[in-house]
Amino acid sequence: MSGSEGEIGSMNKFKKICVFCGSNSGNRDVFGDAALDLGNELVRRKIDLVYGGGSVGLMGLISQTVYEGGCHVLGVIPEALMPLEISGKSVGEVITVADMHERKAKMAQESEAFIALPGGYGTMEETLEMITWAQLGIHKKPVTH
Ligand SMILES: C/C(=C\CNc1ncnc2c1ncn2[C@@H]1O[C@H](COP(=O)(O)O)[C@@H](O)[C@H]1O)CO
Repeated sequence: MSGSEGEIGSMNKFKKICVFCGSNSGNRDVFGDAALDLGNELVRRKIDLVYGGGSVGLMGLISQTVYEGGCHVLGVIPEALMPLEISGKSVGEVITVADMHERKAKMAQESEAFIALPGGYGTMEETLEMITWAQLGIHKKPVTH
């Protein structure tokens, strides 16, 4: 990936970070722990969260952590995915978009850097797209994990 520990270390310069992560919690506690740790770190540094808008899995964990810590949470979700990825109440501001492409474009536009947490194919796809957009010069924002 195009990120590094150095970029994480200088995370203070960012006000809004987009986090890509699983719509499931995975089968090991370490995945949930990573979402909680990053959520708490964003709160400690007063950094707002941009994410996929789901209330399930690691997406639900990190969004709740950041929201309850008092930072702004922006979720971006295609309307068709809402029944699948929102169960119960989601937190913060939720923007609905037409499709996956618009979702990624909006998440990219709204954030200053990208962090990938554990996840499945969706997380990999989103993260790789941000890396390839950086490679093509579409944005100049760091992508790390
Ligand atoms: C379906 C399309 C493109 C390719 N697929 C995806 N593109 C972007 N985001 C996706 C895709 N498939 C799933 N996602 C989302 O990733 C999040 C995490 O999913 P995971 O599999 O649990 O890691 C989740 O919000 C998915 O909606 C059409 O262009």
